[in-house]
Amino acid sequence: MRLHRPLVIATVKALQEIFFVKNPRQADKVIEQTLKSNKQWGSRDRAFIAETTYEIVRYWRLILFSNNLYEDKLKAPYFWQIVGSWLIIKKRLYPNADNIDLLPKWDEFSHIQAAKILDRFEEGMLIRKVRESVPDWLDQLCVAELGEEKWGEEIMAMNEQAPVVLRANTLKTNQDKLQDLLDAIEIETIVPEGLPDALVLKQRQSIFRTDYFRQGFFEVQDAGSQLIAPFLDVQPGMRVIDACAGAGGKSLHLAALMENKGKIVSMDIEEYKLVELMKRAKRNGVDNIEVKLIDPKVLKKYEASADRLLLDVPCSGLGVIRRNPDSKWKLTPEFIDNLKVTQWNILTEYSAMLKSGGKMVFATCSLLPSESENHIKRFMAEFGEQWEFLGERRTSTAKEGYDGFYMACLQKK
Ligand SMILES: C[S@@+](CC[C@H](N)C(=O)[O-])C[C@H]1O[C@@H](n2cnc3c(N)ncnc32)[C@H](O)[C@@H]1O
Repeated sequence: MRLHRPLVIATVKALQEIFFVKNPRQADKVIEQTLKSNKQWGSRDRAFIAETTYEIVRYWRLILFSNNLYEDKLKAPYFWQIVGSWLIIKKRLYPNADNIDLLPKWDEFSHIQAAKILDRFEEGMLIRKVRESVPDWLDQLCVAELGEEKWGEEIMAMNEQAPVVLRANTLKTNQDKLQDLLDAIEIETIVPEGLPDALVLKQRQSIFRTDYFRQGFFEVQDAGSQLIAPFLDVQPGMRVIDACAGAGGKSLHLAALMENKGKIVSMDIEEYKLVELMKRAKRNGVDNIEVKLIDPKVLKKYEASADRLLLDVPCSGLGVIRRNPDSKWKLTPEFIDNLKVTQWNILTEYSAMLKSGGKMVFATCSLLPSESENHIKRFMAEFGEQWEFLGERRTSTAKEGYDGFYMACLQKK
């Protein structure tokens, strides 16, 4: 593969916006904006920029270590060295990838000494937190909660690129039919085991521009995430509350499982997410969703009203760092501690919206028991007289290839 200068310039700029500017931005937002403002690039060029930027975010610590660079001493021109050295390291780390043949002799790459970088890289590969590129505090926290072995396996798996998984919208099509429709437009997919609506893309490609996406035949949703709505055991005609609905990934799945019958009240504290949810509902042909911005009055109004309640609570996202690798660098221990308080408050306060006999699912996309299992154990210890614990499930990136989700189902007596 040959390296094209405009693509490296765009990658350097994107990385500076993620790591270097005064108000750094999220990697996915930066990449989206970079690609949007350069519509002339073809699909290979776009893939190069997106993949290279994500890879560097993913292996940030390993790359800095290999270059003897320190985050607090970075200067803007070093980002060229970072990109160039990554392309050298990548050849060692992923020899079968479509790698560059040789770094071009550009001035900006003139400080790069490949042999030195690779020696230091080999040293870094012996230290987990450098090899897997995680900050010290996060490595310590995850070892303390999961143990060395489990954490080592999960973080290694989460440094691989995530597959693109679709969920067939059963209000408009099904897994088999969608596979045939996509096949006919040269989008090849695989049917994963045990997921009745999921299809996995064989090759990464843009699917948002297809007519099938525009017509709501599918949504993009990780396989682990597709297990959560069925865990709530909904039936057509029920009254369901999705209390942390966001832009509605799980509300839409619930609506499909309920065959568009009954009522789903999708709540959140962020109005713009609910606006996006309604747009997606329209595309999906869903008309049993109503959105509600949360305030104390809403909680009172819906007290003891729901047959089913989904609490897909805000969390660290440590189970989905494969998709959002920059959260490794943006999360802080204080932020996670605050989230745990919010999660506990949501669990204890919002559960009042469930009817007696109703079922509730508490879900996170975190690997940490302190954001997941421990809340449920504490909840059952404090309120167990009014609740029955029906079961829980955890998905593993290392073992199943799914994102790391946790879900527990409880029934109100
Ligand atoms: C994990 S995300 C939800 C993802 C969504 N269910 C989906 O499937 O696309 C958690 C959501 O909780 C919302 N949130 C944060 N604090 C909240 C609170 N106190 N009450 C309700 N929702 C809250 C966030 O705005 C965010 O949209």
